[in-house]
Amino acid sequence: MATILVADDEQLIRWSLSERLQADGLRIIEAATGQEAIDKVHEGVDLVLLDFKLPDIDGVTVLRQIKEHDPDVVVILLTAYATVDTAVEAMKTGAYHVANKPFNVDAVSDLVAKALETTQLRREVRSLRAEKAQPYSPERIVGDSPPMIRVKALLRRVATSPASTVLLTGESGTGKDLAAKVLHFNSDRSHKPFVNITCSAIPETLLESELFGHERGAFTDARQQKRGLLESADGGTVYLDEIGEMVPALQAKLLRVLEEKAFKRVGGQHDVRVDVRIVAATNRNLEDQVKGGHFRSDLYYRLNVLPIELPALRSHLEDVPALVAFYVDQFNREFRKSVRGASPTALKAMQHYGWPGNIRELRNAVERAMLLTDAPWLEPLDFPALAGGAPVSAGVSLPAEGVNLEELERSLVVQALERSGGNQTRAATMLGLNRDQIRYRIEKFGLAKTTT
Ligand SMILES: Nc1ncnc2c1ncn2[C@@H]1O[C@H](COP(=O)(O)OP(=O)(O)OP(=O)(O)O)[C@@H](O)[C@H]1O
Repeated sequence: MATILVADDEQLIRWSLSERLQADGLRIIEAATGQEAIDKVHEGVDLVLLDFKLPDIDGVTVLRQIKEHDPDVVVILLTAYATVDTAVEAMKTGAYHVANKPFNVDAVSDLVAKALETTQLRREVRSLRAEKAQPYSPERIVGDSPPMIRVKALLRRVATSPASTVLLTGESGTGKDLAAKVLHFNSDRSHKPFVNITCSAIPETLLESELFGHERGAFTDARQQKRGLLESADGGTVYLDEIGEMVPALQAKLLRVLEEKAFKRVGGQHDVRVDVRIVAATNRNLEDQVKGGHFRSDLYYRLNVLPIELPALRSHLEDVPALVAFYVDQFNREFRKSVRGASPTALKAMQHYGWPGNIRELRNAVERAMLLTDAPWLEPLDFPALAGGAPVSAGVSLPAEGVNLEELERSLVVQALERSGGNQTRAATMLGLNRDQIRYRIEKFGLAKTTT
């Protein structure tokens, strides 16, 4: 719902405009002086109906200050005294229109509707243009916390280094897919195909022929020879998501692609040669998979030349406000809304939540909140997960029968170590500890032998 500021010292005018525009489904706030108008604009408005002769500050000065604060705010000046000169000056300063007093409220209502539509379209065109020009620039990755700055710098560097294989690690929803696209579209392979395949989503027999293709007659249904994804991506990038799910026979074939840039189609005798960059991703601990005998160690070492870890959102909660702003902007465009953002209380609550689904969960939460709200700001109540979900701290209530704190602590440390595959740094992050603190506990509980 768009917010309109009616700034006029005559109460009757404010009242008649407010009544009419409210009936049009708009949210109205009022100001009786120039200073009040400037202050209210800071609360966030989309359009201002501004009386040219306010008692304290002249209209053009108010207009200038409003535009300095937010150039996107539409200002329609209402004046009984406009000379050609003042009208020209107002338009130069960025007024959308100068309307004469007395006015007809229906005409003002039409003018407001048209102005809001124009600005909405202008905003859309601007962001679509920006998106089209640079759909996957590293800047598309939101976040300026130290770990995200590191990730972006690495991606930038790796994108332009020729053909090196990359392993993206990180929990689900941390942005591995996005990072893979950034790598591809910022490399000199960007004009060639980007092929994305989720290894766990396809049955293993099909995965082999999807990836490597097959010869005619290779199996019952193979009536034609078929090129695989690796061949169709020649010159480009192949993104293999959930690589940990790939069966050993395919792992061997993939290793050969990495080492010799060659493979055989299913049922084929001859080598096919390809030039592709492999970007693999996993949300499992591949090292554990290797230890457990589920993943080839030679392939692991080959993939792990350039590992990039996408951090869990709970370890860079300082990026939450920027991420929320990014998604509010995106969904404003998609849903044609004018939500200003999340209120300070909502942002605070969001920065105290653990986000087990990471940035994907945050994106979905903002999307849902924006679909349901009619208010200018998103409030904590618009995010049900914040109330009962997975808080970073507190929220665990003491059972009636009490607990053994030592045992509970030990169990949490063991669980964190299990979940991190024995990686102490990651386990420490999950518990809000630093490395020394977790080492102390590992020794205290005699867990040293089972971890790395
Ligand atoms: N830093 C970021 N800035 C903006 N959007 C992000 C960022 N990281 C992730 N996203 C968005 O979050 C969503 C989930 O990201 P993505 O699909 O890349 O995660 P993933 O790690 O590949 O997850 P999975 O392991 O489940 O495949 C996407 O909509 C993506 O655009």
